[in-house]
Amino acid sequence: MKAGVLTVSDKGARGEREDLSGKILMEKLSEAGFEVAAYEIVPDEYEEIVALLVDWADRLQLPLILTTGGTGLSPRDVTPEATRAVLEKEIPGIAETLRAKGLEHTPYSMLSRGLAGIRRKSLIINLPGSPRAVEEAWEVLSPVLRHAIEKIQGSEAECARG
Ligand SMILES: Nc1ncnc2c1ncn2[C@@H]1O[C@H](COP(=O)(O)OP(=O)(O)OP(=O)(O)O)[C@@H](O)[C@H]1O
Ligand SMILES: Nc1nc2c(c(=O)[nH]1)N[C@H]1C(S)=C(S)[C@@H](COP(=O)(O)O)O[C@H]1N2
Repeated sequence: MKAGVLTVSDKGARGEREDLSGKILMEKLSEAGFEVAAYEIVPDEYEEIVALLVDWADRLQLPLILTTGGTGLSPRDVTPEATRAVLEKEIPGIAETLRAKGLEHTPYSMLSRGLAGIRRKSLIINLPGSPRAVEEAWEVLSPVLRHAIEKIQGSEAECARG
């Protein structure tokens, strides 16, 4: 199953900081059996984020796209706005659960405005930028990712809980 990792970071895009968060996501995805078929770092620019997400969902048809960064309150943080522009359906439960579980680690979790949802057959999920946040989010997401993706692809698979 293919996945894409999109890092949204001004410093990362300028080559001023190693993209640890993107690296962690790619490692976690590979360990979980995903093929990381696309990886990019873009600056916090609305149009660039929209273009990448549309390309990966519509042309590459990636079943899973994880973004990291640009979800907070800084003036240049626009990842949720760009993501909202491309989503056809939102999945509020994923975003809410990431924030709720994040609160177990830091109250700053409530400052992430990340979204999750579907465009065509792609599940798109915004994660915060810090490597720690990415690791914490992965723990929450990993048990449900495969089932969510199968449902989006049209599988009749039953929920494991029946
Ligand atoms: N892709 C990343 N790789 C490694 N560390 C990151 C990454 N993105 C964010 N961080 C860390 O998380 C902290 C908070 O992230 P934030 O999005 O505010 O970063 P920033 O440095 O202010 O902005 P930008 O990443 O857009 O240049 C940063 O100070 C940095 O230590
Ligand atoms: N689980 C978890 N969520 C987290 C964090 C974290 O360390 N762990 N960091 C928070 C912080 S400090 C910020 S500012 C927001 C937004 O981060 P972003 O702007 O890098 O996307 O995510 C929050 N969400």
